[in-house]
Amino acid sequence: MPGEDDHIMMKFPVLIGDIGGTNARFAILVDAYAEPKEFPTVQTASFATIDEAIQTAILDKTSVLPLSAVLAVAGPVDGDEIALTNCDWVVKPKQMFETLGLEEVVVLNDFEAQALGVVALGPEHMEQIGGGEAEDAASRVVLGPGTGLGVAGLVHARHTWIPVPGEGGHVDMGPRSERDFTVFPHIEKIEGRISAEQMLCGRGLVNLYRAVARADGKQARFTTPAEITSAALDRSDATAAEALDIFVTCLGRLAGDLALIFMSRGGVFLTGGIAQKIVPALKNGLFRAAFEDKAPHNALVRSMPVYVITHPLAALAGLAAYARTPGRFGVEIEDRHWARG
Ligand SMILES: Nc1ncnc2c1ncn2[C@@H]1O[C@H](COP(=O)(O)OP(=O)(O)OP(=O)(O)O)[C@@H](O)[C@H]1O
Repeated sequence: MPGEDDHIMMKFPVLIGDIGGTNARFAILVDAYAEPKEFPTVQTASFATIDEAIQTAILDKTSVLPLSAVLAVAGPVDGDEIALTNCDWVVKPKQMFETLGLEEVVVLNDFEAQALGVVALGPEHMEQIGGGEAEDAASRVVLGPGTGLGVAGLVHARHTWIPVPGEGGHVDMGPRSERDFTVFPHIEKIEGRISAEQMLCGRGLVNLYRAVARADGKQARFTTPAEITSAALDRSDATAAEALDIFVTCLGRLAGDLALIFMSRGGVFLTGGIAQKIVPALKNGLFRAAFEDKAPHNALVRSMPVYVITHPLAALAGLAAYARTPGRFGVEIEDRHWARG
């Protein structure tokens, strides 16, 4: 079998963890067949270190002692100390052998885990936005607005699914419509440019809302993404409603770009904390119109389906699938796998 030597079998019980900028979600797989034992979501800001969070919120709450861990983190996995992008935690696998009694640790990228989740979850955990039909073994793309904006491709080759993590959330975003040209100058930039993540994440939605208010000379009353989506969805505030309309339009444009780049005839999957909270807005037509507006390839993009992942723990489902049968996935773990010597 190609690549058979590249993957390991994890020692059960396996602790799996999806560590985002705001939320960390954990579960324990007692063996390869049992349902994961889940634990309440942990706020990263509530614990100084990840070891402390795992000890207090997981290990102190169960008699099961995990022997290995597969952790997905928001940030590049590089070296023995992995700093997270949007929070203060640093993952130190070697230290975890001592502090948590683990014997092996694998660290993946959080969007790689979301991509694995897309393979692991069935249609009952997805809601389609617009038309199109998925081809079974064709490439897929995953994008998720949450604390940040994550992007990953998913390629099917040599009988395995290969996640392709990247930094696609940091591509440039430009104005397109007449209204964009009046709103975009008010969007807060990062070193002079508007990256997609300046608009398409929790902080980005607030940024966008403030920009719409400023463009119209209005007061911005809301300060959190949840306030803005709530006022937008019940149409109680016109500025919030327009901000969310621009949000879904720009998300559609980016999703269409990524669909072209990956030729994702297997579908585009929206994940992350925000997409499942704004499904009615994603269905109002603007997202799909922007997604399909890709001349000269409108017909091609029109044939590609888009799904919102509605499972609240999609990345964990992906990690569970990986921990159970690593050989199903082409995940290269060299330099990302630590075993107690
Ligand atoms: N109802 C809502 N509407 C819009 N945004 C929301 C809502 N509730 C929470 N958010 C925002 O969602 C973001 C958290 O998303 P998510 O749950 O995916 O976190 P995360 O996994 O820590 O993120 P990431 O993986 O991107 O680091 C925060 O920016 C939060 O403000």
